[in-house]
Amino acid sequence: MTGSEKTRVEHDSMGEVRVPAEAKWRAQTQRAVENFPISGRPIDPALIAALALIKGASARERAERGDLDQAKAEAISAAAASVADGSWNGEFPIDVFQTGSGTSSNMNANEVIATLAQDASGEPVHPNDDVNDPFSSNDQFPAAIHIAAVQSVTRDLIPALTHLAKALSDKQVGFSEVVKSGRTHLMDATPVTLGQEFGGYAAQVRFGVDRLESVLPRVGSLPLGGTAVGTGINAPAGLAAAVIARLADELGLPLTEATNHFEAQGARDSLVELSGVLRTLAVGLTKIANDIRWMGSGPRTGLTEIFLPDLQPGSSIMPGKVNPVLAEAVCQVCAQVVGNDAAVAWGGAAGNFELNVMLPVIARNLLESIALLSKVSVLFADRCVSGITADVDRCREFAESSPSIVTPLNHYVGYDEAAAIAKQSLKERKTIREVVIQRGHVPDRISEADLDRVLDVLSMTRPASD
Ligand SMILES: O=C(O)C[C@H](O)C(=O)O
Repeated sequence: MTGSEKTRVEHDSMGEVRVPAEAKWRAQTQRAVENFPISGRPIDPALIAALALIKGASARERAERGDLDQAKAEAISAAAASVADGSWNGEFPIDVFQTGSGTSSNMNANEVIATLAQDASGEPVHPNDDVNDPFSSNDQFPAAIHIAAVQSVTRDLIPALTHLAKALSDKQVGFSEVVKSGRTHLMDATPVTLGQEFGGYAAQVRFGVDRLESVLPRVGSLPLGGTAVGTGINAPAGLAAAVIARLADELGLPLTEATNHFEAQGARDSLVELSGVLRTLAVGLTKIANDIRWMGSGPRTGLTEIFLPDLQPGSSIMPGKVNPVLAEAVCQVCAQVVGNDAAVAWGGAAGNFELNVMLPVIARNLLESIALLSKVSVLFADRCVSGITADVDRCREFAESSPSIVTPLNHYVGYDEAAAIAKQSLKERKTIREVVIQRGHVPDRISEADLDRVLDVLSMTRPASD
């Protein structure tokens, strides 16, 4: 706060605190703002929303059970809804790097919701007694991370990846007859079709969706109800399950109560698992983006098997140069996701006894990875993959000039003689066909018709249909 800023006095269990006069937050938020001016970056809005959703559903459920005054519950529920819709994100100033349980941000939510409810109802609303009770940061904050993660995976990431897989599959179909040289170890190998390559990429992305779907039930299993240490102290039986059922119903998400609350608070293994799936996706997308930019390299000295859409001038100094910028953006997102995963794994290992105390940093990295992968997958599909065209003639030329097309002749002349044919064709710049005839294998070892049949590069991509 600047010296000239208008303030008001708030209290907590440690005493008086001056907070900005207009702030909706109260004493504990202000202490945290002053204690943790570290990154300048607040917690993710999706996490703020999830915290508010828990508090709104809890107020409604407690009112129904007669544990909270109906009018107060309505005011808290309305306040929580307006926080959840993002209207008050500016009232959440606490840095990500704060108390490891997220207590500061949990109290921030309690305080802002209490103030909004109090302003609306004209009745006092207490952040702990009315908004937080009977839960703890230790069950609400991790539950909020899980809800935000399930929500962003189902609403954003899975549709984005499905869209990318479809764009890749469309190319699989469109390029099904485009024969080219395969490459292994970066060296010429037997032919493949460009469609087969894109089909492989589409399958990688679809497996990523399968992996996400298989981890979702564990991520949707919430620690809410464990309260302070997993025993559920202070919480009436069945309250957490009812609150979770409301959330699942209202949000249309697969949310359940944890079957073991000690695991659910002492460990964050399912978030580590989800982050591992994101890392797997990042590794896969890097391979795809790299293959695509290699195939598009050129225009004169590269592979130039495909053309990527021209998106923007590539160079500030080299006129006319156009670069594979979107593939580069994909690779950079993937580098960030792999880095974030390392932080999540390190954070996940920090479960001491009854609580993991690296919750805010786990949330920050996990939610960022989900958001980045969601956005870049759609951009990659729409601005790069869907506009790719092939240089069909050049692809075929590469396929026909690869010395590895000698491979089907193993059956007719043996491996050693086939190797000699391949080497001679390279040395003398002749086709494999020419060398086979020159070395006298036609018609003794193979008829001319069979030679033409086995050296057909497109049929080499479909050996099973021979
Ligand atoms: O904030 C809470 O509810 C509990 C806190 O994280 C603690 O365990 O000390």
